[in-house]
Amino acid sequence: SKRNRPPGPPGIPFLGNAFQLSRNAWAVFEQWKHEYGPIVHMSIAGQSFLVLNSNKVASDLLTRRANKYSDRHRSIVAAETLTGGIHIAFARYGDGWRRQRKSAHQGLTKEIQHTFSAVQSLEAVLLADSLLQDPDSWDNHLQRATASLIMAVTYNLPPLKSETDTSIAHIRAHMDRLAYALYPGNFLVEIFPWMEHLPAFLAPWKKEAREWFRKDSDTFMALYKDTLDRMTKNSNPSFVASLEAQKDQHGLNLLEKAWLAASLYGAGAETSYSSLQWFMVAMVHYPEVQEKAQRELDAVIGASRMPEFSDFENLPYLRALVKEVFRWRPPIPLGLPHRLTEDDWYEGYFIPKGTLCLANIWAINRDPDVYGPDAREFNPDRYLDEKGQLLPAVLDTQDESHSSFGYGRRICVGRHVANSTMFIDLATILWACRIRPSLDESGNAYLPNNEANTNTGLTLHPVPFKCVIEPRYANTRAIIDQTKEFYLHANGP
Ligand code: HEM
Repeated sequence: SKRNRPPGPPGIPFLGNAFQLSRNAWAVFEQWKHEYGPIVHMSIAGQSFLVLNSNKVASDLLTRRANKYSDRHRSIVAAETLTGGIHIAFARYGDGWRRQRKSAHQGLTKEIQHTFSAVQSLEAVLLADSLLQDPDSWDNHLQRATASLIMAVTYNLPPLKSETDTSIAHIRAHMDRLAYALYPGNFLVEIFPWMEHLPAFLAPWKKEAREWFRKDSDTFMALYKDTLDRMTKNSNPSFVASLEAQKDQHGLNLLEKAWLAASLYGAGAETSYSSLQWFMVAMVHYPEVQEKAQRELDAVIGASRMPEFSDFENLPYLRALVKEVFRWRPPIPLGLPHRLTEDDWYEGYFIPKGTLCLANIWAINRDPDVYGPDAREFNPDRYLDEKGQLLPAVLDTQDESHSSFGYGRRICVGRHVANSTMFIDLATILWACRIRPSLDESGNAYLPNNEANTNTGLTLHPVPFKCVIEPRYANTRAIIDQTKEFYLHANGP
């Protein structure tokens, strides 16, 4: 009965309006926590939604009852047509998704992740190099580096020349189409599914989306086959190589494997780019954090070499800094919706089958009950004990201490790659560069608004801003050159 539903605001008639309530829906939902509590129900155009505003309710439902809360919503244009139902992130909970997930999991485990360390180190050095050579374009360098890393990890491709490299133009255009199709309200058929049965001349999107699926499938299969060809000539690691090495490959056919590989770009490039951008925002706003991290790097590494993965254990402050970047500004503030597949009861509330559950990662990550009164501030020390060592994780989100990678069976499968890439990128940037706010005409430091964002529809990015980036040591450039040569050689042909 409606009486047993969790509390929430009155229904909102049109889906299109819903997420435009405010561009920052997650912040509005966070306010609702004070009004309605940690679990909020709303109905939009007849669709039930639950907003989960605390880690406890998100973990109780999405993780502990994952057998019922792991489906995705039906998206006719994006998930069923544009991506043919085989994009892992949007696929319905069932056998197809399960086989892709097992393969992705096996191809991106912590252990396999170590095989990517040479390419991650190379990209980190190239990034620091470009930041120092052309500091004004720092944002483009971050975007190039994150895109390049994902292409290298997935397909063992050489570093991209720029963030607009023609080799990724197609996959980026695919992402734009997907983001457009997923944006609530852009396709009426998502609100009125009967429109799916309209004849083609009244529903031109059908022909267009099917055509794009065919073209994208051709491109992704060509990328996959090209990697297979190169695998006959070298034994460099890649996600494709690890998929091929899996016994029976969980029954995935070539089309499914090609889409699985291509989906890593969509899931991993913009999210990692967003995190690096917010790191830059934090560095100009919190100079004391930057200095503390650099003191640790100086003590452990010194000026004569660049950071390496083998320094990981000795850099607890840096590791805490990585966690804090992910916590402070989650790239996907509302996660991806989890759909409930059967009726459920929770703490006396009835939750009907088909409800879409949104973990409000934004609110969960800044919950003062978990992170204390300074939860909104950027403070890596919150993860460290009095001896400066990392404390056990504060949330039951697989050791992360934040919820930015989501929950349950759908938790981000690329999180080990994301964590280790951030570790080596931040260590390398902070070792090589001093990052300062730029000065205005009167000589005052210009600090970007650290709440303002441009939301691309899928990921959260800061508004563009200027800053000053300088080398930290007299011999920084020379050491970067040496290290670059070393990793270019280590990554082979
Ligand atoms: C920068 C960091 C990243 C963040 C914050 C992030 C966050 C997320 C979130 C919130 C989800 C949805 C989880 C849920 O439904 O509860 C997700 C799913 C996913 N992520 Fe990530 N991600 C990141 C990087 C990556 C990387 C580097 C890869 C690939 C190498 C990746 C691959 C995926 C895939 C394939 C899924 C879909 C999983 C599924 O639906 O089963 N992510 N990610």
